[in-house]
Amino acid sequence: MTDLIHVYSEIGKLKTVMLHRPGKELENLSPDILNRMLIDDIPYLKIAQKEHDYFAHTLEKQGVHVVYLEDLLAQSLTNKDVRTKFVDQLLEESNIKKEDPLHQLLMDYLMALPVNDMVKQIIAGIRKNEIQNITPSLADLAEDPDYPFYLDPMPNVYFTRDQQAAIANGMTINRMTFRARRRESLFMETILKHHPKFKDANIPVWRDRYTHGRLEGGDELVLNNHVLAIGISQKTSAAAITDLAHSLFGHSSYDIILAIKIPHNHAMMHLDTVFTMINYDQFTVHPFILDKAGKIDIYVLEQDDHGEVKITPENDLVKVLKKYLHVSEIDLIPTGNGDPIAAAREQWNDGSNTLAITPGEVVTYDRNYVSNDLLRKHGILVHKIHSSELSRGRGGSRCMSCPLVREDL
Ligand SMILES: NC(=O)NCCC[C@H](N)C(=O)O
Repeated sequence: MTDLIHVYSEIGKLKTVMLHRPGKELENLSPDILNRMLIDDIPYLKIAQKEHDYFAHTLEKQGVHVVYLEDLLAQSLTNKDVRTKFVDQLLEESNIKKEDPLHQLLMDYLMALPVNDMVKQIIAGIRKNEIQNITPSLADLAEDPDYPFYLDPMPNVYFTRDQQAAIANGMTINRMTFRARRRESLFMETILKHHPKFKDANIPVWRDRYTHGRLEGGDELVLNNHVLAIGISQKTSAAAITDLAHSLFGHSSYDIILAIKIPHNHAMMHLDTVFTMINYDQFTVHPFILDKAGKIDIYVLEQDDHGEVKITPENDLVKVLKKYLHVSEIDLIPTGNGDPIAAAREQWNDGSNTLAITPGEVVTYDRNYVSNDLLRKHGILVHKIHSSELSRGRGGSRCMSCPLVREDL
């Protein structure tokens, strides 16, 4: 049987990818909650869906099999007991505890829906006015009665790169940094446990969503079949990287992690917002992450002879990449062609965030035309996708896609 999860590079021909088509969760955004929801503006749903369909279609035209997180989840929840446990956990994680009468009310409401609709509703959130609460509790009446939701929306689910990520034949099911995204990784955990195709496939979970430390897929770059690059970032902690090293080294083909420290801010929240691999020896890079001498803090984690993790500090990105990828040259292609304004503008709209679908062939946002022109000058084949609305969530083509299977190089 071919692996259901098989990702040994960033650039091997993409065979299967998991997306989420944005839904009503985007219409449950309002200015009051934007900041907490980690979204910078309210995308217009109709156009966001159109843009997302175009993205999916662009991938399909290149022979990629597109699957949807929401469909896989619904297929995992056909059994009523499994569904009950899932909803129960989801409500608990939404801070609606069993002792609260609301728990049963929402449970009844969700369980009465056809499973596909239930999944969509959970992602969209539940507004108070959608449910008849005939015996409101004191908390319902007195505590924040103007707050519109019983269940908060999950507007970031369309960034399927982050809640989980494939490495080799396994996955990390991620413990997300901010509360707004914590619940999202319950979906993939449920798929691996209960989906008819995945449940008996013995897919290794390199790190689960309950383990100490924070890890997000936007920081996980699979450089080749034994080297990873992982961002030490706003969203991924050094503790989680250390833990992942212990889990992978000796238990997989992976024996080297390049931990790259990037600025901790919203614009550059993950490593893939400032650095992505697009060919054997070519990378996009946001010039602002390098100092004047072109240096950046890198910690090389390797297994020593006693099975311990050895850490070597480095700071020369090109030198480190050459050494660990065994290539003689590295072509770092600067976002916005290095122009201070174009670089900042295009990086903000994910001009560094490229999805490679085969070596030297990428999918990018059309709005980042300076970066796209430069990619072409460097010999890269660029498939542009529309980006007026999708980009408002602060993620690009790599963030919006979770590769499940890539061909080996
Ligand atoms: N890998 C990525 O950079 N993903 C983009 C995530 C954007 C989302 N609004 C977030 O803040 O988590």
